[in-house]
Amino acid sequence: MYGSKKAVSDDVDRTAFRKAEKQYKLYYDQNSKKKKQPKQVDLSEVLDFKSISNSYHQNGELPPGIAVVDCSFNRPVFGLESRPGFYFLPGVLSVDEQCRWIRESLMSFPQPPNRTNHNAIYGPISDLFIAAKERKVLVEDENTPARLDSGSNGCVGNGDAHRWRFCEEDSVPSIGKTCKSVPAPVLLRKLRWSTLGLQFDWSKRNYNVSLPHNKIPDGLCQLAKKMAAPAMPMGEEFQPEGAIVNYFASGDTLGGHLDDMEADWSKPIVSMSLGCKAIFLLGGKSKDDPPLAMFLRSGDVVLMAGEARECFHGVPRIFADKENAEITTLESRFCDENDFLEYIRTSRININIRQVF
Ligand SMILES: O=C(O)CCC(=O)C(=O)O
Ligand SMILES: [Fe+2]
Repeated sequence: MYGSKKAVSDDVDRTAFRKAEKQYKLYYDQNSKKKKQPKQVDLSEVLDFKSISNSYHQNGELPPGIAVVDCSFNRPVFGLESRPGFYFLPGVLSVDEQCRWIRESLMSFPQPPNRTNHNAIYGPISDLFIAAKERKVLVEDENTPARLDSGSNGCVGNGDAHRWRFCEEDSVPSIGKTCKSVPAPVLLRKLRWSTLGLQFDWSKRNYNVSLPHNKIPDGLCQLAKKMAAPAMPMGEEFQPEGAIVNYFASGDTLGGHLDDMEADWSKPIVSMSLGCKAIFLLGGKSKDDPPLAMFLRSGDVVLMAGEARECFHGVPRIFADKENAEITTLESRFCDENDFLEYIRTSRININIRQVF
């Protein structure tokens, strides 16, 4: 059994994409005297669209293989000659917009009926961000009948027929010694995704249209339509129907994958970056094709349409350290809101919006 497992992992490790993932992934320096020092990584090959954009602005120069494809925004939109259908919009979201979508990603996007990675274990959870701020604890209470919304033990139910409820920290021991519990701040750190609009079913890797859902909020739809324009077929308007919000903490990665469950690949995926800087890998149609590495900063938007929809891509690294995260402007905006500040200092959020049909 071990033999066959090893053969599989060797095979996976041998692809050019996997090699690049390992090259950029966060490893800690074992020999460092200071505890938990990230290993230094050579970033000289990582495309930096911020500096490409700056030098294009200053002297009109572009590196080989990179083209300006659209100027209808107040900033240039870049394309890669080797990857038709891929568009990079550096710093296109204002700081106000970034703050707005960070707030929504934490406060409203994980709210039921939207699903999150926590649903499978705990059922729907309401107000996780507030519960984390208030240091509440999610408690499994097997003896409590369903729909006990608020009780003498200080628990506040989330109104659904299930056993997990948020409780005040100091009321946890009185509920019972045998019940399982998990602090809300831990759950917030472990929030990995939420889904908006048509709900994506990760176990089947497709959209489950029978799951209850709300439409994607209007403000996000309008923004996605505007951002999608450079990649849209002539005369058509992008119709946002589903979105996945990814939450990354330091050390989290998103492995190389294709997003192929949408019907029409001529429509782009609109992918917005918020918070700490990351490395994005854009491969080819096979994992054996060496990927291009590029930085994604807060406020950047990437579009993947047409041929680029068939390209493997992933996020092997986020930079949660002060020097590399590049979030000082965001930090100053959130300086009076410690809960957001604390979260975003070590996290990245990605909102990717899709037309499903
Ligand atoms: O986090 C990112 O920038 C990419 C996200 C992504 O590729 C996805 O959710 O399918
Ligand atoms: Fe993706």
